[in-house]
Amino acid sequence: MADKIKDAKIIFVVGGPGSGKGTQCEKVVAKYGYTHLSSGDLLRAEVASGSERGKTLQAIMQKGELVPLDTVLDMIKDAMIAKVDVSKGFLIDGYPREVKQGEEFEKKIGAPCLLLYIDAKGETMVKRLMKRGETSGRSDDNEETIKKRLDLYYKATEPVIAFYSSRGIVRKIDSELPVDEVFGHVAKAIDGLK
Ligand SMILES: Nc1ncnc2c1ncn2[C@H]1C[C@H](O)[C@@H](COP(=O)(O)OP(=O)(O)O)O1
Ligand SMILES: [Mg+2]
Repeated sequence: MADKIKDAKIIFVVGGPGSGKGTQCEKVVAKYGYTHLSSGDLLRAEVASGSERGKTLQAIMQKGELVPLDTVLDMIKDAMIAKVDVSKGFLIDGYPREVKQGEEFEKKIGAPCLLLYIDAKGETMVKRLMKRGETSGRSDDNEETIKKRLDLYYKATEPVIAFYSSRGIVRKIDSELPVDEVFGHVAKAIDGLK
């Protein structure tokens, strides 16, 4: 099973909160049949289940902080194992959030063949998240938590991009453009994979 996952195409989708990761991943799923795993969605599902673990997670996410590394990684791995026979590849959305998470992922699961860096300006991300917050029901889509999430993104996650750039697998995508144009660039990056 572990070998099968190693042979699957793994794409990291990295970008700030509200940059458009989820939006682009949905379109990749529709066009390429990849499996989309959003670490945030997996964690929110755990919260919604009402489990003890979910309650602890909820408190951390509400503060805009990162949940323990092993928790997220186990959830991603379980979700990948469940899909490995029917999936052409995996979009790992919102992970790694810090360099250490990337290193652990590679130890326990496998190496990414591509990192899509979904790039938007800070002010754009705030605007999109405030708008999303009107309907998302996400308790972290409020002004105070958004600011903390952005700070953490710049501090912890941007180094992830530098880390993988040195391997030559980063494709920077301008996410200020309209959704379909952004997707044009995403598709080009995926078509370039062997
Ligand atoms: N290129 C784009 N132009 C305009 N709005 C966009 C956009 N990409 C995403 N959005 C909107 C959709 C959502 O309401 C909000 C956040 O997008 P998202 O895909 O949920 O971001 P993320 O998953 O990176 O947090 O911004
Ligand atoms: Mg998302």
